[in-house]
Amino acid sequence: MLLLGPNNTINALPQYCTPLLPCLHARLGQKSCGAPMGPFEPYVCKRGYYCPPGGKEMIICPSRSYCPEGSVAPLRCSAGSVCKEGSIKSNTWLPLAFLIIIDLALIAAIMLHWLRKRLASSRTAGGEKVMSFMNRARNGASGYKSLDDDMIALVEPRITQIHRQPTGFVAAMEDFTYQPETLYESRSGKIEEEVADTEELRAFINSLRRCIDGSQFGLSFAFADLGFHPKGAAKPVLCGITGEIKRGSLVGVLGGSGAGKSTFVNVLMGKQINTGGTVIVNGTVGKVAQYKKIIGYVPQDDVVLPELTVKENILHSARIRLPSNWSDDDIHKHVDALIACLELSHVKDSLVGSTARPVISGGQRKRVSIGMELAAAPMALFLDEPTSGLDATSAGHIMNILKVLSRLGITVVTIIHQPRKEIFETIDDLILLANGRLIYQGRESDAPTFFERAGFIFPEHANPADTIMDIITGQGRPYKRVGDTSKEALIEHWQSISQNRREELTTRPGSTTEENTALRRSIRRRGAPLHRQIYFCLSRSLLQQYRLKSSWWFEMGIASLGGFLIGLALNSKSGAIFVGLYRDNYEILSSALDYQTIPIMALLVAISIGLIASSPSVKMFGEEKLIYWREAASGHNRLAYYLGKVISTLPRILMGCLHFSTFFMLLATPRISWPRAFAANVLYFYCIYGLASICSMVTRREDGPLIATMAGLIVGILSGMAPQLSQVAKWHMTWLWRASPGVWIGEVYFSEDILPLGDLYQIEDAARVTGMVLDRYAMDLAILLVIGTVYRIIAFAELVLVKRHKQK
Ligand SMILES: Nc1ncnc2c1ncn2[C@@H]1O[C@H](COP(=O)(O)OP(=O)(O)OP(=O)(O)O)[C@@H](O)[C@H]1O
Repeated sequence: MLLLGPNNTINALPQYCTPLLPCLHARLGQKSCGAPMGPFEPYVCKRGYYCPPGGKEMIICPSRSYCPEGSVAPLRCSAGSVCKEGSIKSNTWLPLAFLIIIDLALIAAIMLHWLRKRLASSRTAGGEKVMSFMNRARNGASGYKSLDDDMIALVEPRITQIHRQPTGFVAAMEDFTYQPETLYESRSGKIEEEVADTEELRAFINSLRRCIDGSQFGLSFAFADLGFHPKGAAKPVLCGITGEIKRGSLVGVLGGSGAGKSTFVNVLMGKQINTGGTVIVNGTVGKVAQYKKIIGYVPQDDVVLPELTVKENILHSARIRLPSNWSDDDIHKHVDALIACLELSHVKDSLVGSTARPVISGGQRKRVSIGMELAAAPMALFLDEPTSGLDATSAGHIMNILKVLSRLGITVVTIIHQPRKEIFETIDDLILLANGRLIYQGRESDAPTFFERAGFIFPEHANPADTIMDIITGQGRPYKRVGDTSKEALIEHWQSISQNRREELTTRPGSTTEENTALRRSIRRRGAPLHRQIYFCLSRSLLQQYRLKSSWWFEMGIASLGGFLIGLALNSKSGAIFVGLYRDNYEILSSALDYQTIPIMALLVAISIGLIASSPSVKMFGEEKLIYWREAASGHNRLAYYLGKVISTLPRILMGCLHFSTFFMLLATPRISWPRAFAANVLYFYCIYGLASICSMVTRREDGPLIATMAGLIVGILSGMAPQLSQVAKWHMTWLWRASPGVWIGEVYFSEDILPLGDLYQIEDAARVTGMVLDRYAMDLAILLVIGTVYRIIAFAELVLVKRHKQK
């Protein structure tokens, strides 16, 4: 019996006072003054005491245990809590101690890593780099050319002195001073170095030959009457394009702005599906997409991961896309050779940075973007303005590399804007477009003759590329005194001289069966298996998180603050968050009911987790959509990317939840046990991360955080607090609430908090009134897990489905 009447005896049974005002006042006041109404009125055992069965004694709660209201025996305080005599709740400090240890260990590990890196880099910067540079100079290199704006050109250097400085070494040479990483000075002129002859390029080419045998493979493209007319558009973007791209050629696509260059390239490489005509690859009409593993595409914007270093960006691409039989050691060597060839060795361990916060220069970032494709040893490479934004020397260097690659058998198609004469002359074939139609397709060297036959005169010392660009953009009047200089006239002129082209291209014999089989075998060998791809994507994502340490700590800080504030709000309740109707015919003694505090607590928990977790999740998934699309288009496994990302969020979820739950449980002291509350909170974090990832997929990047926060709030509000679930049932809308994770975490808190009070209160009545179901903790958790997983499946489906139209 939980109720005690000190003067009750066998002859004087408990009596209830008459329901008059003074009596009720006295009874309801008992909690504060502790006196029952009248000598025969029973009352509930007070907080801080326990009343053994029989209801005759009230004993103060001993230390290391606690006694909430109506206790029949003291409850043991959990390990790590401080419980003095007369305690009414158990404040568990153990998780806080655990949390502090983990955080300190993390900080120590980060600092240790930072120190080791710093030591290593100063050694490298101060020693090896200078030494390798000096060796190169000593070995009689006629000069040293760099493509960076801030670097030097050097003539016949002679080392005169080497100083050790706090920042590393300074090597003083006759006409050159080098300070590691930061300062390059030169007092000499520039020396030209034939790029194709460099050791680095030769090393890279040798490495590439393992993948590509130019004598056997390669891709040729032919296109006949190619058209692209987007749905709803008034006129086609491409129309009647007929021509060919030979295997191992370097092709330049030129045209004014809006001429259809990007669309043409996208259609050719299968990123956009042509609405008219045919694309023929290696003489066979078919889906270009089947060649995507051996087709590289360098987008106009540098889609690279800013948190990774130059080498890490390129290495990831190589690991995913190179043939699966390459060892990691070979891949490293291949990537190092490529990096050297792109003249990025001195920055290979520098972070790439973003355009907003650059670490390496724009030209270097462009070369990283190109390197990501070249690392995969493609058989055809498409580039959208690879030289825009680069200085003349860098642009020339890139074009030289492309030329050499094409000589290996790789087909290179590049969109180019206003090329310099030297760059223009490296191109083998030209495709000139205007208004989505073809003006010329053929040898670069024949282009001036074609225009001269059309009546244009090329000025003697002018760059022919500039003249051609003027003509095809309709600005050709200065080059033709009389006659029509419009784009339309040129299009017609081209059509008149290339009438038989279509038939010739479509009837040409395709590749032999052996060639096709060999090509298919080569494609099949490409790419790491799924489990390796998941591993690479996971490691990359964890590395990114490591590099963004401030975001991690910020998130942990917000989680702690959220738990602390809600805990503080509920702290005054001292764990007394539920009052029901007394059992065993003592209902009449019941005071005002409190069925609301627990649902409010659950609501606050759900809303806080929604606010804490949604923004970081959007950041994880939303900010990288461009890189995902770039990688998916090049044959990276989409599932591997997504699983890698999802798994990499788990440490974040666990640690965020640990910070939140520790402070919340310490201050709010609900009856639910710590591990059970933690498990429910973790799964709710998991759901919110999933929900936010859906939002980041369906919204624009800038709207993602706001929409995800709103979605987190909505599912939190649907926790069954207001309106209550019983009310919702009357509207026949229970399914909507039950579809939200909020209601399941609400049920966990409600059920787990009132079940221990089942001897004292009629908890079934509380469940009926609120609409919650008691005692199904395992099922509540299982459903939270299912909802979180369904959210992820939806997000993945969305990621795959929106791929095509957003790529553009
Ligand atoms: N899917 C589409 N729906 C509607 N219009 C489109 C679509 N794709 C391209 N266009 C339109 O077709 C024209 C050619 O676009 P495209 O991007 O191919 O030109 P471009 O020559 O690459 O231009 P720029 O050099 O400025 O990048 C543009 O006017 C563009 O708005």
